[in-house]
Amino acid sequence: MGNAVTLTVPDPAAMQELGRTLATVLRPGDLVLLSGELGAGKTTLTRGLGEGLGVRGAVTSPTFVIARVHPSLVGGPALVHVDAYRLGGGLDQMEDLDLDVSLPDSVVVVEWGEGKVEGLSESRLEVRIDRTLGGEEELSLDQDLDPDVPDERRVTLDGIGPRWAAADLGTLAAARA
Ligand SMILES: Nc1ncnc2c1ncn2[C@@H]1O[C@H](COP(=O)(O)OP(=O)(O)OP(=O)(O)O)[C@@H](O)[C@H]1O
Ligand SMILES: [Mg+2]
Repeated sequence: MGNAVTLTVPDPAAMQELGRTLATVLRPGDLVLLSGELGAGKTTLTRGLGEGLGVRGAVTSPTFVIARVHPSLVGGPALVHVDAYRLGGGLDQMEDLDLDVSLPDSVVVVEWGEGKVEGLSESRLEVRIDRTLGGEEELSLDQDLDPDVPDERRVTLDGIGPRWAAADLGTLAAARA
């Protein structure tokens, strides 16, 4: 804590762009935990991360698999994209996934991983995505019915542990502007 920064993300393109920017600070062995309700934009952000890291394959919602490995096309870390939504047990099951990749050599991004995968690493970047509703009544019918109608998100980045102690996430957020 003490390291958290919050930014406003107006639309899906900006969310993807934030992912590309975040990718510039990620290193092999990093763990990124994404939280936020269904349709918050976790996968959209991860898509940008994948682009920024220069990995193979489009990042999509891993509906039928718990984890997908995207190898690097540029000699960097692979992206391991995990959807822990149906992962009941947590860490043990994660190890049971028997991914054909070395986690310390990869960037591991986990959706719905809170309380499940923190033990994978002593440090983690927590990314919390919230829909910003001024009040229930401000949610238009369009937005309510169509998830693709852009509406603002608030994204909080919080680096936990020694890896992020000296990281300046504020600068990162500013670089985006
Ligand atoms: N400001 C915004 N940022 C991100 N996504 C937005 C924004 N406004 C609207 N959207 C829409 O919200 C949806 C986000 O879907 P996405 O799959 O990224 O969410 P998710 O958090 O991964 O959901 P799930 O929990 O189901 O995996 C997309 O349809 C996207 O177009
Ligand atoms: Mg998702």
